Amino acid sequence: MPFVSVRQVADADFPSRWGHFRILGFEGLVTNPEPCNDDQPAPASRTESAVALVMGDIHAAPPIIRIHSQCLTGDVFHSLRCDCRQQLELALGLISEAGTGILLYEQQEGRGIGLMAKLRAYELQDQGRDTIEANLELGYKADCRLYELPAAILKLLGLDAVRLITNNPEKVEALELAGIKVIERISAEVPSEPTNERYLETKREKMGHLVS
Ligand SMILES: Nc1nc2c(ncn2[C@@H]2O[C@H](COP(=O)(O)OP(=O)(O)OP(=O)(O)O)[C@@H](O)[C@H]2O)c(=O)[nH]1
Ligand SMILES: [Zn+2]
Repeated sequence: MPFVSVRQVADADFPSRWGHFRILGFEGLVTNPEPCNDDQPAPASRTESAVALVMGDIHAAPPIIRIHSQCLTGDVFHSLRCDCRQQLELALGLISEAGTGILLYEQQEGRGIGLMAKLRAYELQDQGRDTIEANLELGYKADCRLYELPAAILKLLGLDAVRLITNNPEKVEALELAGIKVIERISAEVPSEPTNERYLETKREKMGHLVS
């Protein structure tokens, strides 16, 4: 089983379009990580970092949380191959409306396979594979993400119950397994685009995401 130890390395002021946050930096050491690719043995340990945007008093009641997995193409370049950017904006909007909450941004690009592998997966998708088939053809698991680091960060922040913005049942399960109660799942469903319909269909049909 992987084990994560985490430490906070920064806490700074963070004004944004969605209001005023603190920006917190965390570094985690993951020991015994599981291998993600058949051809590449996992190292004995690896470091992972994550950023938390924290708004308001997160201890008054179980806060709204989004665990957002890095997507350079969507989050930064507004790609319409996926729905990541829209989900990021939805989450920041909900936190802003509530006046409190946490956006945890974890650097598991491409569901943990890394940016270059994700781009190679895009090439295969252009030839007809879906997101899962493309990952498998490259030797990767369908989804390599583990949520030990976000769970450890939430605990370090003194939280044991949250309201989680997600459509992904694995995120809910991972937090519950780590001892954090998900008292409410808030839908992260966003309108589809013609260019991401197949991506969303694969999430719904093959990954069990809770979307209509
Ligand atoms: N391997 C791979 N990763 C992708 C692809 N498109 C987006 N991603 C990554 O998928 C991750 C987001 O995962 P999603 O499955 O869209 O959503 P989720 O985080 O599991 O679930 P929600 O909480 O409901 O958003 C990000 O790390 C993206 O970089 C792709 O075609 N292939
Ligand atoms: Zn994306």
